[in-house]
Amino acid sequence: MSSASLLLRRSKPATNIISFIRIFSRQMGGGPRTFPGGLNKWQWKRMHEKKAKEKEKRLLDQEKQLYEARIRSQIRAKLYPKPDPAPVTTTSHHNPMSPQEHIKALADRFMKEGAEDLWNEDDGPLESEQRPRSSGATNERQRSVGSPPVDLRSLISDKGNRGNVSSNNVNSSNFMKTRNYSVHSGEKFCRNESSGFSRNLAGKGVKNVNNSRNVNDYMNKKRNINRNESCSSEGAKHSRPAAQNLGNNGKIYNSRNVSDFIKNKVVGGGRRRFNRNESSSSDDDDLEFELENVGDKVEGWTDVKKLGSSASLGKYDMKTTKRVPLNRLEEENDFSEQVELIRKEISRNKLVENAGEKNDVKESILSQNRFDECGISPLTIKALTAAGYIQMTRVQEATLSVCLEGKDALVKAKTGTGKSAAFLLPAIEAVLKTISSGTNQRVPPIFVLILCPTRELASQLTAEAIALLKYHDGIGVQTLVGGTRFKVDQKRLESDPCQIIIATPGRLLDHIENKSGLTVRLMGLKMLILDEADHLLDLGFRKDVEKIVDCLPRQRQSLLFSATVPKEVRRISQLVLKREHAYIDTVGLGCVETPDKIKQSCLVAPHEKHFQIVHHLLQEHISNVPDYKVVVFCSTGMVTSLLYLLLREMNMNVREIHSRKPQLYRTHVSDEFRESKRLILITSDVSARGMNYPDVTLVVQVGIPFDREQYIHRLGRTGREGKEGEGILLLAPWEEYFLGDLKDLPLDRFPSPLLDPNIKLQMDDAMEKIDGSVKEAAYHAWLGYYNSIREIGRDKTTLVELAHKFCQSIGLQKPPSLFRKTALKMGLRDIPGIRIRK
Ligand SMILES: Nc1ncnc2c1ncn2[C@@H]1O[C@H](COP(=O)(O)OP(=O)(O)OP(=O)(O)O)[C@@H](O)[C@H]1O
Repeated sequence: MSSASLLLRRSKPATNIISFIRIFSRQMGGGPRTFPGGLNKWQWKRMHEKKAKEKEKRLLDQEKQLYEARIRSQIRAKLYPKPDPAPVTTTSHHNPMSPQEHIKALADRFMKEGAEDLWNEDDGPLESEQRPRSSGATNERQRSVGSPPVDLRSLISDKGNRGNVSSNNVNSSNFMKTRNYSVHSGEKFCRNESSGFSRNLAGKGVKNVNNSRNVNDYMNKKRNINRNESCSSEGAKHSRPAAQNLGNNGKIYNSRNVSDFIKNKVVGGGRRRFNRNESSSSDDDDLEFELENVGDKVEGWTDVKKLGSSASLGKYDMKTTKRVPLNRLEEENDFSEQVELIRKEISRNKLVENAGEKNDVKESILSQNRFDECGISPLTIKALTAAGYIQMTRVQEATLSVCLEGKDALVKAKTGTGKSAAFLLPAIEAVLKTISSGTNQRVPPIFVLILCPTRELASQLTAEAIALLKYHDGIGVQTLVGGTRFKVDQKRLESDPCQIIIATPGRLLDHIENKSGLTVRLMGLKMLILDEADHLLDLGFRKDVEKIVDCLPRQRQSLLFSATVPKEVRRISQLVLKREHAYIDTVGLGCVETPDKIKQSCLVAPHEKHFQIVHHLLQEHISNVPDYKVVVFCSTGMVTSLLYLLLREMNMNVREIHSRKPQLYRTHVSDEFRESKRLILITSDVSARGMNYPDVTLVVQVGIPFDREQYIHRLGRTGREGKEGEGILLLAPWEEYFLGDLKDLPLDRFPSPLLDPNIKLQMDDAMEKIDGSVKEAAYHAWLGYYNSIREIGRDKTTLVELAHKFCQSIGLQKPPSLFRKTALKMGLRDIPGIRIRK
């Protein structure tokens, strides 16, 4: 039976006749025989097919242009990486499509079945391996829009301002860090094979990413591979060399992966917007135009389903989004001009930005959110308002909701950004919540325990907690720190019950081990907080902290805060945190860990000159900054004492804090320094972490800090709350290696200043007046400190030689002797120059 009669039977009677006529006439080659222009049906059809192909080719060209424009914006981003406004790892970002993604998406489109026909001379021939090209053809191709063979990296690094770009590592890490999602999805997408590709792109930096020729080559080769794969074993033979060729760009990935990737990006990931601010120029119209277009394109481009290769589907008219031809780009062969423009634009933007920053010093640490919007007790808000806290800082904004939910968290935020309030507020809420749940116990439990490394910090936190509890009657906070009488602590705990304890680990452990009743009270604990968590989990404190944690209930919330969280600390933090804790990093992976507005520099000079250089730097600073307030860090308590006495002899307005001083004295000096201006604090590392002395104008670090983290915390005593500050690191020549640990920080290096010989004489005189015992103690401390630093401690002979020079510079005729036991412990007993006490 014919199809026509079959249809007639199945169709409803009303439409039968019309359908029959249509089908019949089609089967008989019916329909109009002539078309406009006198074309017959087949000519008409061919003409439309040709038009479709041309249209498709135009689309492909535009894709390539887009790709190049995308690269330009990437260069711009690399030259001038835009700081993430709130790079909190727990939140998702809407970033522009990364070059890797774009390349993959392009490759996918180009590789779709049926797209072969779209390839032409400009794109690279299908048989490029077999057919040698004339140089003319090559030149022509180079001139073509799609593949300018320009290595942009070399262009950029050829000229000045190479900072960010020339350093591949920095670039790639910046690149990856600002686009976390791309690494993430890259993993999903690439599985085993193409992860190499994405890693390669990231790792090799600009070169691979920038050269669009690579993409063409890559796609050509990939196309060959796909073809070969779909063929027989012969195809398999061909695919191997092609795969090897691909080695430059990484490994091969197949189209299924590409589709997975697109699914991830389009269906799962949603639309990604191109952030115009990231790379746009405010006053360069041409560039702005380009990038605006790119922005639109990239945004449209994410909608791959709509704009997907119509050639492959034969549905070119399905496309709904219009593309604006990028004519201007077609005329561009040379990227160098653009790179130059971008550079100019960046310096202009920097100037504008700096001017803006100067106008509003606090802007950078504060967020848009207010405390009264975050669901904390109205009485606390009242206290916050009284203290002048209206808006949250970024770290408070990022952590408060997580902490209030009761989750464990490890939080990293720069120094002076308000971490204390970020954990004190949830602490107060935890107490309020527990009190309101009405557990009436005979012994009032401690609900919140805050541990911190130093006594001064504990007092400071207590003061801040008291301020926040101003309107909460019946909630008490107490401090347990060393240097006070144990019995006094006990009496205070009994007479003045509290729900919050702020303690240093040593003293708290004393209480726990003495079974002072505190252990029982701690059984009701709801929240444990470790301020300066990395330090508390460091070797010096870890054992004590472990013992304390063992005495606490397991059912509790734990919060760990610090400005530095080294990798090993993240691992160790599991000692305290639940497995499923939140890690909130408001600094951002790979971002500069020090506050932006601190001017950091380094001076290198022999140890013997350090004291005179410190004096010189202080004099200079005092004469430049009328309201100066300086902190000078020394490596040990006894060296601190020596420098303090020396500068006091030189009539400078100095104070000292270190562990050798009685606690009362320390507290007094700390309070005085907090309130004062025009004062210099000479201190050991007891003041390095957490201390909030407002408006410190300069921090000087004399000698190598114990580690990178200590450098960051010491430096962080200035430039707090987003204000400006200055930090100078003074190193001896052999200590220079330490700068390697700080290479990602913006440190300028300056030559040692010219020193006044008259001042040298004055300082020698002053040094003579200082008691010999102080100098001897300083020598011992100096030796002990540097012996503990791995890099010099291993080379005992050199260490002793250096110590000898230090000894002479502080006016000691010969090095003081060591106890045999001490010398043995330090591994110095048989080292020439070491004198053993009889
Ligand atoms: N929301 C806020 N609004 C205004 N100022 C604030 C706010 N939160 C904190 N501050 C102020 O910011 C300063 C620094 O706060 P804090 O001492 O808590 O910093 P930190 O991040 O703990 O620093 P460090 O890493 O050195 O311990 C303090 O003077 C504090 O009063």
